[in-house]
Amino acid sequence: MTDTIAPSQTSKTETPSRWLARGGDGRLHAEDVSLDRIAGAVGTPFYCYSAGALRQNYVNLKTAIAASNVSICFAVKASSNIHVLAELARLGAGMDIVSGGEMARALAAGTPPERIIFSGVGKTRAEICAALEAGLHQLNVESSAELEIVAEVARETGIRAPVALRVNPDVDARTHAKITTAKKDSKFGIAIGEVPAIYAEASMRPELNMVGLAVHIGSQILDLSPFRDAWAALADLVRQLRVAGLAVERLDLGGGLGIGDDAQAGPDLVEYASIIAETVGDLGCALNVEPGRWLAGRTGILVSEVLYLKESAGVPIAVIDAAMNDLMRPALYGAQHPLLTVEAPRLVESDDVCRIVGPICESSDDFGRYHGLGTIVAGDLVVFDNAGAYGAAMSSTYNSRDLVPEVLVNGAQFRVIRRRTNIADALELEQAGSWLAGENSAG
Ligand SMILES: Cc1ncc(COP(=O)(O)O)c(C=O)c1O
Ligand SMILES: N[C@@H](CCCC[NH3+])C(=O)O
Repeated sequence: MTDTIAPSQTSKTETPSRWLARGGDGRLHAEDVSLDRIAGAVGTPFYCYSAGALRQNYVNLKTAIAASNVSICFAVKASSNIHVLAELARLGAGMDIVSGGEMARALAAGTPPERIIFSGVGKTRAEICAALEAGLHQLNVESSAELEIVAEVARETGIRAPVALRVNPDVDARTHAKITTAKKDSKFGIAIGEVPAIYAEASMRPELNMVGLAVHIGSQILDLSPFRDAWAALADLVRQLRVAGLAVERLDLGGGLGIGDDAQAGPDLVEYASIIAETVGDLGCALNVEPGRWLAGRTGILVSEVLYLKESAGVPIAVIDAAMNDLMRPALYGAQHPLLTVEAPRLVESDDVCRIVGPICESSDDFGRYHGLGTIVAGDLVVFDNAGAYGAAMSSTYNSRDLVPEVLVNGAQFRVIRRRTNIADALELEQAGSWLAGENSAG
């Protein structure tokens, strides 16, 4: 069963409705819950997500691409909490997974296996076996070597494997180099010129059910023209395979749709939908996309408390209690997330600037320089916006720090969907092993 929500009347340059707003007291609220209330309940730092905004995004995207009958598989890597996944699964979303762990999460969230696609360049034999036994919709295979293992596992288990080949179309997604995935030298996919021979050979094998092709060119894509290039190349490939008498029933168009913020417009969903229709809409294939960031990014924030104020080379610095282990994107990609104060900004000066840094012993534990924050004092709460994708999902316990709580807000209620870990949990895990002999010298 799926829930029903009407698409929102937002502009065609789509961004989620702002669920983060100031209440009558001037302080920030998430939907109808004050962030002070959540901070009081779970402590800082914490991630906070809006269930309403997530659901609305799903419906808006689904509606925008309805004409080409495109199904949506959420990229679990972007935000893998099972309660977040369950919100989407209830609306009818499928899931795009890249590990056995993500498969467990998608299934635990109630996603039917026939709506789950297994992507990823390095699936293990055990993961392939588990995917076939669970009856997943499709495995996106990225090399001839992987195809051999899929065929072997399919023979061993007696389960015919539904396979799409991930194509590398040699298209520059014009995004950050570290999240570009379809240039010629990328580790992902099979070079487009090699696909026809591999697809033809695989189609002869009874243990493989060759269902189609997949492509994913990168992430945080705002200029949509690389999608057109990649999908047009995919469409040419479909026609070529069909001329050779091969069946191509499904096309997985990948994720990658970027998000804007107040400073930068988000992508135009109408244009996105029309590129799909123009490039692959008339092939008669079942189509799906795999968005992660677009669905979840603007539906989450990271809230942190200012611990100390100091100064370095004349620039004020606020040391906060969140760090690069909680939100890796600034350290990893130089990303800067918009920052808000929970308190309405006090005494904003035209030249005010403040560096925001975390407590970790790395110079890269630095969230960047911010202007216009106004006077900040120790004890203030600050909010990193657009942290709903690749935030908590990429966090670690570096410096033996806790994994921070995740909280889901729904209207006037909130729910803790992951508790804070603590050092006792970590110590328990580390005490599990005993010494084993290093040689096979038993007897
Ligand atoms: C195969 C695949 N699909 C989907 C995604 C989701 O990407 P995004 O969050 O940019 O939509 C990724 C990550 O880039 C991916 O590797
Ligand atoms: N982790 C990246 C996106 C990579 C997407 C995974 N293929 C980010 O935070 O922007």
